[in-house]
Amino acid sequence: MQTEPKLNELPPMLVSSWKRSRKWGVDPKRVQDELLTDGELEDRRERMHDLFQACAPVLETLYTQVRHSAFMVLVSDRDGYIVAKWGDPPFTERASRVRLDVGANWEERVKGTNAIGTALAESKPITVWGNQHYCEENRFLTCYAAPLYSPTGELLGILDVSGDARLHHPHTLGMVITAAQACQARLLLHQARRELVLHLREADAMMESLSHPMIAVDTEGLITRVNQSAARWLGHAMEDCIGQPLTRWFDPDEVKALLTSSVHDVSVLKPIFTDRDVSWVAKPILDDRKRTFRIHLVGRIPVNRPTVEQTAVSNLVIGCPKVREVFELAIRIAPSPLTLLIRGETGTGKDRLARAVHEASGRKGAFVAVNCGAIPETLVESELFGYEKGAFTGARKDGYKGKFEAADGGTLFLDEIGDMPPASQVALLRVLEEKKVTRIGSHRPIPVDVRVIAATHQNLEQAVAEGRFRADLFYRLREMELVLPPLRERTDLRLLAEHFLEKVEQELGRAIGVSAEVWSILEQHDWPGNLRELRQVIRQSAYQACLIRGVDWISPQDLPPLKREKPETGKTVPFLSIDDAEEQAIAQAIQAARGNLSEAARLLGIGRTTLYRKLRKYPHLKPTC
Ligand SMILES: Nc1ncnc2c1ncn2[C@@H]1O[C@H](COP(=O)(O)OP(=O)(O)OP(=O)(O)O)[C@@H](O)[C@H]1O
Repeated sequence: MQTEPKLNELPPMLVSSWKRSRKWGVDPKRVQDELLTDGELEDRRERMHDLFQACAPVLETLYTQVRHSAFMVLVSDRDGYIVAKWGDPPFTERASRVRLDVGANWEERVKGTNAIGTALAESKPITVWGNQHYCEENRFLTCYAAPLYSPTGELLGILDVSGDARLHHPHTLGMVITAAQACQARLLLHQARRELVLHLREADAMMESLSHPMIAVDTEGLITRVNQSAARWLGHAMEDCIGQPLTRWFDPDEVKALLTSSVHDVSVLKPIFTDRDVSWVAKPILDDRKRTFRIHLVGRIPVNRPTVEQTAVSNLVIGCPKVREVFELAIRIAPSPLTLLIRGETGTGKDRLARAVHEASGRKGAFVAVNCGAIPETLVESELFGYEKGAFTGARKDGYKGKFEAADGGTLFLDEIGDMPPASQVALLRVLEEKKVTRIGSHRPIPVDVRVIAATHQNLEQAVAEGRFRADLFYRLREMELVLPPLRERTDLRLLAEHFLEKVEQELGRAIGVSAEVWSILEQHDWPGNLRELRQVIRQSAYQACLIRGVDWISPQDLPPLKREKPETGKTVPFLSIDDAEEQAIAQAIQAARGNLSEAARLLGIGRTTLYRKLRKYPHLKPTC
């Protein structure tokens, strides 16, 4: 045991400390230790979690320098409680006997002069060696301590190296001070990183709160971030958009010019297809050396934007790879003069695809759509080719310019081509071959430059085999064939449903949620009416939830009865032929709509013309008026 030093032999900082220890009434011969319970220790450690996380490498390095020696590394909190230690027996065992261990308090008021307590009291680095310790039992120690500060200068605790007094070396304090400074630097880095993450989260939240679509790209033109609205516009899930080249959606020449430009100004980018109505404004984001490091694109939706139905290809959801392939092919061949045949079940988007092709074709003339199934057989030719005045009884006085002439320089979309009467098929083939129309009642052929796109949901090969459709016309129309998959085969049902929901939200002026149960019901349904049926179901449910139940959340009870569920496997379902089921559904809809066929078609989720066509199969269902 070392003898007590005379006060005038101590360094001045320790003189003050000894005086304070006396004032505290610390008994140098019998220490009254203050120990934490396990729970309290855990709480105090938790409060210093950031420090341990950020400074672990520094503390480990410090420990490797004293490993297997009669020294140990300790960290106390700012109240003097030791919360962590790194050391090896037998020295740690000896240290434990004087409570130089986790959970013990080493403030001066408990332990008298000691490195941890005095460094805390003075807020300065300090060495306390041998008999400089106030309490006798601690005089076998030599301790070097330095305060640990946060990046903003707040005292967090003490870093201490303690060892056997016989191995004292004055340079050890320098090592501890350096380690404490390294800890502060690492804390600064840690905090900056965390702030960056929070900043990014905040930026994400801000991007999300924008109703405008927003895309960020790097200097290679690859997408780095999108918000939900942009993901919908791009037709992919958000995570699938990341890393995609911008040139998939925007004019490659314009994108290249944007990326290579040294003028850091805003510019406007043109999308290749989809929503031409949204103008995309690109703004470079510069780094501290004024070089472009990101480009932000914001889609501006005009205030007086026409509705979805009015614009040609606005707001298409193309999140399914199969559908995207079809659209990509369609856009590639759009400028060619090839005649297209679009096939797909009713409501799969054939009309929308035809309009997209027209938009991308660069043809200056109009897009004219004709539903061949909706025109009475006797009027098909006059509708398509026009007639001269007085050509037949009931004809208009001034004659009539047919759809071919109306589409001159543009595109003629012949929907439901399978319903075209055989006589008209011959006339159509002639016009396609000769590129001239002759109005009924005239002998003067008029040259027309029309791109024809035909569409059908029918099996035309079978119609050809049965003699209902001319083989030569079939092949003439099918110079290029595009097949749209039915909704049940699409992988973007959810995106489509959200898209339709957004439209209803705009109508109702409120945000509407959808329960997980509803999503699973929608995903299970077979969707015979395809996109049109899905849109109808979403609309009806949203109105039911908001206006009838007064809630902003669609639950299963808001769903209208769905027409045909996928049968559960293993269960027997009562057998009903498809025709019987169709007939039954039409009869029910007409009854529910009290004979109003437009309303009945709406209930069925099919177009009015599709209903008229189906009624030809079931003439007894036609309402009499
Ligand atoms: N990709 C899409 N994204 C969003 N809505 C779509 C998409 N494709 C189609 N729709 C919508 O689905 C509905 C049906 O589409 P469309 O009329 O083009 O189908 P169709 O196959 O031509 O139908 P029909 O066979 O009855 O003539 C329309 O309301 C259309 O706006």
